[in-house]
Amino acid sequence: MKHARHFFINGEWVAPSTDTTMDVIDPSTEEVTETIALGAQADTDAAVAAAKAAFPAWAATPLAERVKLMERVREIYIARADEMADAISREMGAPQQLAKVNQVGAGTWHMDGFLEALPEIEFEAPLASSPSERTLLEPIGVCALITPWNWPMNQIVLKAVPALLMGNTAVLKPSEVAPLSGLLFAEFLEEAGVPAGVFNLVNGDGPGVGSQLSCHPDVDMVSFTGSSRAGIAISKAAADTLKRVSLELGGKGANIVFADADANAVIDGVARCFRNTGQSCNAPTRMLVEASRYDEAVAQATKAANETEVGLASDPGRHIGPLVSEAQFNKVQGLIETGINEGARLVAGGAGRPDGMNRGYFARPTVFADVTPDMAIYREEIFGPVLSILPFETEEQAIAIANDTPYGLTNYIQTTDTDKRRRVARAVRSGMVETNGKGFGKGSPFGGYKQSGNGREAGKWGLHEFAEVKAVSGWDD
Ligand SMILES: NC(=O)c1ccc[n+]([C@@H]2O[C@H](COP(=O)([O-])OP(=O)(O)OC[C@H]3O[C@@H](n4cnc5c(N)ncnc54)[C@H](O)[C@@H]3O)[C@@H](O)[C@H]2O)c1
Repeated sequence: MKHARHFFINGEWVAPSTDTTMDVIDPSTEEVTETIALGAQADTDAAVAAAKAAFPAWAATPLAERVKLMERVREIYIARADEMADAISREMGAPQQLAKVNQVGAGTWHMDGFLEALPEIEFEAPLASSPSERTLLEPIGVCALITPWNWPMNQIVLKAVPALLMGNTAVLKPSEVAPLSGLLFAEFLEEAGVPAGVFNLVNGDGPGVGSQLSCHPDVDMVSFTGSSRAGIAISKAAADTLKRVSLELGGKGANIVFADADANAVIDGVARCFRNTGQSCNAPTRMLVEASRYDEAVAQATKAANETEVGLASDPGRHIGPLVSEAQFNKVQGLIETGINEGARLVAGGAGRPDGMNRGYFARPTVFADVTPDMAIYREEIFGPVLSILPFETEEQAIAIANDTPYGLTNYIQTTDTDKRRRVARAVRSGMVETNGKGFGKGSPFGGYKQSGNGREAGKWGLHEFAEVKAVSGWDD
């Protein structure tokens, strides 16, 4: 990759201030696929200074021009989609088809969602109770965008596009584990003609560039997606400068399968849990099944897991790929072993690699039955292809189990009873509730309750996230 060892600052690809580097490992092969530069304080400062200097002119740029820039970015993104899919596949192990259709596709989907939602945004509106007053939406300033490795382009687009559309300037720090897609995205912005300083990229790790951005006095907002651990560290680092902090964090979603659910509900739930090798914040990792259907569900999930194919990211097909890194592999293995030691009933998969695989961070699609609330696999976000199943007797009990977690990102409900579906959807404490396998529409708000975060991304909600609200009295007087 042309600019792997550079940062994009003030409209140019620049050399880092130190010679610290980090290898990007292809998780299918465990081989180095690229080497990137890691930034230091001087690089962070340069990027923030460029974003700060560019802010007044960009904030004053007519919306139509900012939209035009994003439309150009979208065209380039589509024209270079194969390159992007290849980068994502190499950096985090998404198999080709998943990388192209879902990972890259999520970026286009969200760009469209923002562009289509823009007419709904009232940049200037009278107040109903005082019509001569105006409520103005204005950009916040310099936004630090800190993103994870699991859906890299999804996350970057959800932040960079609304930030710039609303007139902010930005410094992106992609995950150091999967930085190639972010570098490519910066190339797209450069090719589209982004004005110098409006969008900047510095690679680096969390304790380095990540925390430097979080406490930087000239950063006005941090938009973060990643673990709850890092979300807490960022909130603390940001506290002294009282900057805005928008958080999209982990999850431990429940998938409530009532006895009257569609025949495919369990099999679909397993596939949903294992999607992206289980590395999704909104994965339905706890399947709660009504007692009368429990034994059948465990048998169906066992079969589905045993039939789930695992393979190289470079292979075509709908198989699942490796976990992202050695650290993630070890974490998942450890939690599988803990599940066994704590007495959960292992019905599929288990520790170690799938048969016939002796390298790559591949895990076995794993299902535990009879999981109980005291177990680590019930409580912790595993971020691997590991499903926990447990029975419930009543609707109230199912709701209580679903809510028995510090997280509140996505819950899932499977029932053909409309009243029950609506009742339970209201009762579960999460930012999103997916029912009967129906996906969300373009621009639907994405975000969590409780320790899953405080932000909402995508569509009009995602645009509002990057705006200040100003009240002006006597506007018409
Ligand atoms: N809610 C959502 O929208 C959403 C979406 C995707 C992923 N996630 C979560 O992301 C996590 C997986 O991603 P990850 O392992 O990359 O998460 P992570 O928290 O380890 O890293 C995410 C980003 O934060 C940076 N970072 C780490 N420590 C930091 C610190 N102290 N200060 C500043 N920055 C820091 C990292 O360098 C990286 O860029 C999971 O918990 C998953 O649930 C949430």
